[in-house]
Amino acid sequence: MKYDLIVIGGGSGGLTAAAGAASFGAKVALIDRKETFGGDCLHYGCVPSKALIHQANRYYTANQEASRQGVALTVPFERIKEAVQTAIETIQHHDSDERFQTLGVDVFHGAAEFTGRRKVKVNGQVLKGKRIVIATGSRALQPDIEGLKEAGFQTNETIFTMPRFPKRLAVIGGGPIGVEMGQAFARMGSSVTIIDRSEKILSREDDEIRDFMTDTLSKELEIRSNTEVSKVVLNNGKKILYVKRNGKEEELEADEILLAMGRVPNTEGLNTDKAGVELDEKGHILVNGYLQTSQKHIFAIGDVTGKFLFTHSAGQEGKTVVQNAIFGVKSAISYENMPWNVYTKPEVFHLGMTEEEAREKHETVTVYRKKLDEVDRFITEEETGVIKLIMDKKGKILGAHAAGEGAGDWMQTVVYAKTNGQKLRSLSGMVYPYPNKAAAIQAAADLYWREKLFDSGLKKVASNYIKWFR
Ligand SMILES: Cc1cc2nc3c(=O)[nH]c(=O)nc-3n(C[C@H](O)[C@H](O)[C@H](O)COP(=O)(O)OP(=O)(O)OC[C@H]3O[C@@H](n4cnc5c(N)ncnc54)[C@H](O)[C@@H]3O)c2cc1C
Ligand SMILES: NC(=O)c1ccc[n+]([C@@H]2O[C@H](COP(=O)([O-])OP(=O)(O)OC[C@H]3O[C@@H](n4cnc5c(N)ncnc54)[C@H](O)[C@@H]3O)[C@@H](O)[C@H]2O)c1
Repeated sequence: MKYDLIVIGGGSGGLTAAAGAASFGAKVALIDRKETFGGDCLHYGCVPSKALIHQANRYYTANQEASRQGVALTVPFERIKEAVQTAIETIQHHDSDERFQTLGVDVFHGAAEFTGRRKVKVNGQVLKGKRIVIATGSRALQPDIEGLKEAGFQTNETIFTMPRFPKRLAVIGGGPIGVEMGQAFARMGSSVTIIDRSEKILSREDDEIRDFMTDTLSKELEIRSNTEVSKVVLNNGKKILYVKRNGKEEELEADEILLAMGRVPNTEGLNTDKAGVELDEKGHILVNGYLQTSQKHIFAIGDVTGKFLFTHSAGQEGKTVVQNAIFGVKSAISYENMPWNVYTKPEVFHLGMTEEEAREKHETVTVYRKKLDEVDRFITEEETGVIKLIMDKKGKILGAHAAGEGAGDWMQTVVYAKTNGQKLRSLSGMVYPYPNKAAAIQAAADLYWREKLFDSGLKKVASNYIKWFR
């Protein structure tokens, strides 16, 4: 069979590319080695994790109220897991084979491998593609730690269906997966320890945001930074982790271990060498700004490139590839306005440069920050947090960061402003319905305005005018 486009991998990136190309009339083949489409995000990532976080927060609130009344609750782990699966099944309809077949896409379920520059084999059948997209995603890094395999561990592929609720959970890795899952299990009643070899968790976040989150999370779970696991021993069903912290050996007992130490790209078995596609030393597919691999007709998107490991970036890359592969235009991807959220309580929002990155790249950087417990709605809801807006000397937004309840939603306004080249004053100048949470943006942006006013001659003119008017 001959295709205009063969898409390998039916996750966030591949589905966007396949649906987009088919909607423009291209003949598309979509291949996934799993029985259902949706990839990690739907089955083992965003969807189950956000559903679990929601259930954990519901239980946490109910449990806090119950303990105030002197009642002890037991976590309904089976019910929580069912709710997680229901969320997956509900969203699965959107990613069903039927939906793609209706769009005119030929659907294949089986592991794909290259047999030539334009040839892909699946289930013994060889498909020919004018253009090919590799969107095979990533999986959890499983390190070579002595005794770990024998002791057993969970990854994002097993934790949402794990049979027993762990009273004590050791999470190795304090990135987004580690903190989101760590806090969710802590809120369901597990005693959670996050172990990270780095000095600080959430290493991609702005320092102030990270410090705020570290303090906040430390109230609910234990964080051991500068710590590495050297050995795991299984003892009477318990997992003993031998950890090294600042050169000192310590022991940590847990019922379960979650690996959240980063990802490895799914390039094994693809036979990329037969297509002449180059990989980096970690197995990521190398791409240029147009998302072309070392073979101009083969593109790669999503986690497999190791760039921005998010569903929305895989989707954005999928859209870019449709333009480049189907219309033959040369549209370059830009990550300058790519935001992300970490869905802890409170949430973390990240856009553009951190303060440290901005100071490295720009001579003059101004930062406007506001503590959220100085913003009315956060006061009424007894919440804390911080917002930071970072700009260059001309008022261009370089970065925006927040840690606060719902920040992932109410900070979206800043994404709009930055994407459209709006300056900070545009965020100050619009009306915010009182007392919404987004007013935190105005409160921070107003600082810029006030500074401008005080620095300018306007204040002197105004006070002379007022004196004269009196
Ligand atoms: C626990 C967790 C929580 C997350 N939460 C969020 C979040 O809240 N927001 C967010 O934006 N991102 C989140 N992510 C990241 C997000 O899931 C990924 O960035 C996204 O799924 C990447 O999409 P992708 O298309 O590159 O890969 P995937 O969605 O993983 O799809 C790859 C597909 O390729 C298939 N495949 C692999 N090899 C082959 C082969 N040889 N032949 C055929 N098919 C193959 C796989 O079966 C899979 O279906 C989370 C990830 C995890 C693990
Ligand atoms: N809300 C979201 O958008 C969301 C949620 C979850 C995951 N994700 C995506 O998934 C990706 C993977 O997440 P992740 O948390 O697994 O990876 P990560 O790379 O973000 O974090 C891994 C952490 O593990 C630590 N680590 C690595 N090796 C270690 C070792 N040997 N011992 C102790 N600690 C070690 C690192 O220092 C780091 O802090 C993220 O980059 C993110 O893009 C996104």
